[in-house]
Amino acid sequence: MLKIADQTFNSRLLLGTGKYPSFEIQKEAVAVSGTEILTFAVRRMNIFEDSQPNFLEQLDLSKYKLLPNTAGAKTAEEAVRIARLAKASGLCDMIKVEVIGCNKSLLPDPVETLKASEMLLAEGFIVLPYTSDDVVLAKRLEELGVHAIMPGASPIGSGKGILNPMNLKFIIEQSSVPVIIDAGIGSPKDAAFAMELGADGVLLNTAVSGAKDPVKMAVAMKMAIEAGRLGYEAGRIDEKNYAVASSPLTGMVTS
Ligand SMILES: CC(=O)[C@@H](O)[C@H](O)COP(=O)(O)O
Repeated sequence: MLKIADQTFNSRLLLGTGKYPSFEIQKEAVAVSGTEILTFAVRRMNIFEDSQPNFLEQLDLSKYKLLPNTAGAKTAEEAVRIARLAKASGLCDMIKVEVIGCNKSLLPDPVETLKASEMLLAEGFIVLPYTSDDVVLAKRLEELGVHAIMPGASPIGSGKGILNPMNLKFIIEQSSVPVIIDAGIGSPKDAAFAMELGADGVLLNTAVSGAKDPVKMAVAMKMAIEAGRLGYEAGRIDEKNYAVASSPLTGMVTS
């Protein structure tokens, strides 16, 4: 079970809700993925525009925990304003802090992320910050009291997979709160690898919404995350730099 704050989930897959070819495909992909947590940008809620379609209306919200994110924020203050808006809508108590510091790489601003997390914790939010794979920043966030750390595998939407497994492993090993690998996952192999490293979960969007067949990819991601977790729990063999015969060498017929 994945436990975030006082809430438990059977699925370790957190799914983003952007850029699906249609609401119908999104609905089906979400259903087959087995996810219980959906993330979305608060700015897409169309709270003030009744005439615009609201993707949330397309889903049976009783089945999912909503994890709004502060995408679009460039400062801690903006992130806090967006989070308050999400809370006021009555949809959630959790917030994914996303404060982008670079338009080209879409990497998070570490200083503003730390500041926003501190402010949101003080307001009673369940805070899940999206961070880079910086080991020290992850520690500082944990010390603040955040409820999960969400380091990126690689830049959002890049599909590059896990660029720095060593850093992610350090973050996972030092962390006493859940670590959810977020962003940059390109294929089921990346998701399985994240779980094999010991991550508590994976958050992904583009790999499913941008796949040729998003519904099939959603199933593949579900299976990959389950397989990766099982592999982690089973404990993989140590790698060796030489061959070791897999059959016993004693009692052979030939001399
Ligand atoms: C909005 C959000 O939370 C996602 O964009 C997330 O960061 C996933 O990134 P990928 O699209 O690379 O999976």
